[in-house]
Amino acid sequence: MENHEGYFHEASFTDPEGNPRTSKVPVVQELARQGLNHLPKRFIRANNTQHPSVKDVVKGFFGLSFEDKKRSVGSYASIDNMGYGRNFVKSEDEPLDWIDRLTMKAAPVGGDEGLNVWPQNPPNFKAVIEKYVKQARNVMDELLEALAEAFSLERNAFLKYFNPENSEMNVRVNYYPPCPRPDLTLGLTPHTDGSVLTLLIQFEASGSLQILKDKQWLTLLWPSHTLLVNVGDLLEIMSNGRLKSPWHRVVTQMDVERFSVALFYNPPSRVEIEPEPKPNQDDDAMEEDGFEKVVVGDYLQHFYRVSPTDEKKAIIYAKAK
Ligand SMILES: O=C(O)CCC(=O)C(=O)O
Ligand SMILES: [Fe+2]
Repeated sequence: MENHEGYFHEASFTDPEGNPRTSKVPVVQELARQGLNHLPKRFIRANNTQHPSVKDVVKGFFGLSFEDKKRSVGSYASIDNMGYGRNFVKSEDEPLDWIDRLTMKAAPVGGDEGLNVWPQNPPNFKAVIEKYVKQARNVMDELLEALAEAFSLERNAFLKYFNPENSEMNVRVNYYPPCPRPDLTLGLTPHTDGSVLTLLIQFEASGSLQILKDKQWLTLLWPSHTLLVNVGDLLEIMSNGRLKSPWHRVVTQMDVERFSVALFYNPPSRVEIEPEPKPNQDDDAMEEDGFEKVVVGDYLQHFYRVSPTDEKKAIIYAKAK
């Protein structure tokens, strides 16, 4: 097995004496501004040479025969689309997303009991992904603290809902094959992530992920082999709207194949999150109305039940009435 320790060893936002590093500021500011940002390479050594094996196992899985991949099909009775297969199907007369995908629960341990969706091949798939997940979790924990501080909240205002045993981490590996008619279909239907934070890496190509800004789709300048952090609905709720989960989608490209790995980080599903009090009236990042308490699992059930939606709507469930 390769040594993975290198991925994240620069991801700390504090120096060895525990003092904050000024360089976390652009990341946090950008997240606050548009809900999405890539972590600069100086934070995360996630370039090609240092984590070849996540890429290798992901490409190895999608390179299997259809029959082999189908062995990882989970139960569609599970609400959160675990296993190998489709994205949300909108309606019969709309094109399906141009994507091949596999979703697994990496945490809590045993959380996917009975689903058997982890692939047997490549043989080191699970071990490699689990190690990556463990390190990614440290990055997200630090980011949650840095974000809370950036909004002058208690340092643990967001992190307090997580715990090492029961927090949830869903892993989704995506393959977007080259598409002969990118004008006719999307790689991934527009959506917000239901998570608190999502951490993404991509392989082989960039330039496909877009966010909606001022009613226009903008292609995210996200260099391959850096990490991308996305704010999910649950963080919008717990921050009481200080942070916004962006509406995003993936477009297809001709003659280009692309792979990505998304980690969705959530508190245990029984935890109730309570939005932080609203800041002063003059904070223009705040909307008129705020959010109400919500149980994580209830929100996610609602999210999957109503998705896909044609605009950002699922979160209305947690809006103050
Ligand atoms: O593949 C990507 O770049 C984005 C994937 C994504 O948005 C998701 O899986 O929720
Ligand atoms: Fe997403």
